[in-house]
Parts: sequence; structure tokens; C-alpha cells
Amino acid sequence: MIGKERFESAKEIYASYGVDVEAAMENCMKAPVALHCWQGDDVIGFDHDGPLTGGIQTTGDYPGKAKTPEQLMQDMDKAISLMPGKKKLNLHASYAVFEPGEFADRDKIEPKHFRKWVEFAKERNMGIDFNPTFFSHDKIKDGLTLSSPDEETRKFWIEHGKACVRISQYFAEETGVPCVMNIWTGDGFKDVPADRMGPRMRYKDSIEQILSEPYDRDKVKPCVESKVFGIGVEAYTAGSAEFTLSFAATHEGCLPLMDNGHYHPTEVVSDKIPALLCFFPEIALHITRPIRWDSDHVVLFDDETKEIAKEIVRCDGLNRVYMALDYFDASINRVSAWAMGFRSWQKALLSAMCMPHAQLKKLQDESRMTELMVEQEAVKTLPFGDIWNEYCRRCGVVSDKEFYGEIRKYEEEVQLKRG
Ligand SMILES: C[C@H](O)[C@H](O)[C@@H](O)C(=O)CO
Ligand SMILES: [Mn+2]
Repeated sequence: MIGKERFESAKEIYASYGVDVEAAMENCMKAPVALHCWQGDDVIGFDHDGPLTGGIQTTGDYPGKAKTPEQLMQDMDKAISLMPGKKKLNLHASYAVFEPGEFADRDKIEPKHFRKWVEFAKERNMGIDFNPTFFSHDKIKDGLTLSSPDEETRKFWIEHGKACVRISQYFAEETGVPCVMNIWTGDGFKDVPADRMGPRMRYKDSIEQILSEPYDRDKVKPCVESKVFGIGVEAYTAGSAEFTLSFAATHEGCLPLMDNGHYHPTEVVSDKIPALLCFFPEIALHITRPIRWDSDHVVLFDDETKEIAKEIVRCDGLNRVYMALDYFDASINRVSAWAMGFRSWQKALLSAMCMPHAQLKKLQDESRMTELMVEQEAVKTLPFGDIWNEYCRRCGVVSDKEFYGEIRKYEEEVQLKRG
């Protein structure tokens, strides 16, 4: 059977379960997913020469890394050409692009330092999300930024946050798409602290000061991202789950952001999504793949990824959940990593949209649990591959089978030729 026939046959099988795959594909094409710029250069950026610090780490030394804004944009373009679905650009402040001889420290960055990214996004019809960068900088004092007891240090980082609010507003105005601005710091202690509340009170005050910068609530969506621990800050993290969730719950317009690598290994973000949607009009996600810790492996089409997508879809949350990717692997081809993670999330979303949720919920509500188990298992082996291949074809991107050939060609022709 050729592809088209396989798709028609799969479509009929899905229809027998009450699933309209045409509608699913249309909806999947419309759901924006934020693509993080930092997979392309191992979370380095262009405003410093130093290493990646702040409790996060990349491992690996695969050749061909992008080292300039032009190379990063070139690689991102290649990755985008391999990704079906709607994209939004996700930038970190450390990716400011300066003119030759120009420099502005993080507390002084301005919209003009991101003009090239705005042009890039507009030409590709993408909105932009933004992240102040509270890591990889010499003004981090004793591992602390917004929670520092040193007022000069804290002030510097508050000013950075405020500059990022202004830049977020500029992104939203330029692109016509709201900008999700995520605050994450790695502030914490390696060993048992003597004061757990003091740093959190300072962190709270700092975020409040940052968000006192004027902005339009329909255009800028500030979020706070929690974390359980980071490398070198194993004993205590100021921005814990309880801290950020409580902050978002008590500060109107501020969203909680859950990164599924930032919880204890047996906790699952899939279960937290419906819990938060009972209380917050909107939430944000960082989608990643933790292995044993917050390792930020490339997202795959695995069980928890599927479960997260299912929750967003069956809670009717596509308009309430801001979806962003957050992984970085320096041990494999970075363009492949970028595109594979995005494609995996697209697969998870599309497959979640191809499930008979209403019927399954009905079985649960009628306590027909035996039937529910049988049906949920049956759905797992429906011919999703044929739907996915057709989705890729309609989006104008290669199938999984052709994917690696594209990567090898780009690697030979572009990445390995870089000095
Ligand atoms: C680079 C990102 O901002 C960073 O990964 C952050 O979101 C995080 O998840 C830290 O562990
Ligand atoms: Mn994250």
C-alpha cells in the first residue's frame, strides 16, 4: 500500500473509534510551540566568553557548533525546515546581538540589541518568548542573584529583569503576539543553609520590583519557573515549587511555569497540569526529558511526554497552556537534536489529538473501569505512524525515514566546514 492509501485506511480505523484525524491535524498545525534558541550553541549566547554556570550543564563536544548569531540563525532555519507545526521563537537575554564594538551589560540591554531577532521572527511569522539570563555572568555573587543579601548584586539583577520586561513588551508589539517572559534563577546553596526564608523574601521582593516595571498585561505574560535543585546547589533552591506556585497564585497576571525536569523523579508534570488548570487561567511549561536528574535530554515520543500532551488536550488547555521546549545536548548533531525534540513533541500533541477523549471520560464517569483499560490499551496500537507521515507531508517536512539524510547532508555541507 502506498502512503496515501495507508493514510486513508488509518483514517477509517480512527473514525471507527470516533476520532476525526482531519480535525486533529488542522488543530495540531495551529498550536504554537516555543523553540528555544539555546539548543543550537550549548546555552552560551553572545554576551560573554565564559562557561555555562548557574546549576545547569551541557555535556558533549560534537563538532560544528554555531558560534555567531548568523550561524545560529542558519542552523535554526535548517532545524525549522525539518519541523512540522507552528513555531514561536524562545530567546534568552544572553543572545543579544551587538554591533561591532558595541556592548551593553545585562542591566542595560535594550530592544535594539534584539532587532535582528525580531527581523528573523517576523520574516518567519513567529512570535517571540523571552527569558532574562540570571546565569553565566560575573555579577552572580556566591551563586546568588535576585535573592542575594548583597544589595548591589540584587539591584543589578533587578535592573536586568526590568530591562527584559521592556524588551518583552517590544517583542509583543513588533510581532503582534504576546510574549511569555520566564524568570528562572539557579539561586541556592550547596550545603545546608542557616536561613531558608531570608533568600526567599529577597527573591519575592526582587520579582515584585521587576514586575513593577510598566507593561501591558495582554502583551507580556510573566512566569516564574521552579526547580528542585541544581548542580552545585543541591541542598537548597530559593525558587522552589512551593515558592513559585505561591508567588504566581498571589500576583495577578503572573503564571507558574513547570519544567518537567524540575521535580523529584517520581513526580509527574502530567498530573500537575490539570491541578493547576483548576486555579490558574493560564500556565506555562518547559518540556524536556530528565534522566535521573534535570539532564535536559532531547524530548522523545516517550510515555510521560505523551501523557503531558494528553493532559493539555483533554483539559481543553491548548489556549491556556504556553508550551515551550527546554533541552540541550552537545553530544550529538545539534540541529538534529533541535528538530528531533520538536518533532517528538508534535508527535505527542498529534497523537493526543487523535484519541477519543470524550468516550474514555464517559467510561470513567460511569465506573466502567474494565472497559476503560481495554479501550485505553487498544488506542495505543492504532496506526498513528500513517497519520504522522501524512501530517509531515502536509506540513512540507520530511518523514522520519528521510530525516537523517537531511542532517548528514547539512552537517557535511555546512557544520563541519566551520572553523
Ligand atoms: C536555559 C533555561 O532558561 C534553563 O534551562 C531553565 O529554564 C531551566 O530549566 C534550568 O534548569
Ligand atoms: Mn526550564
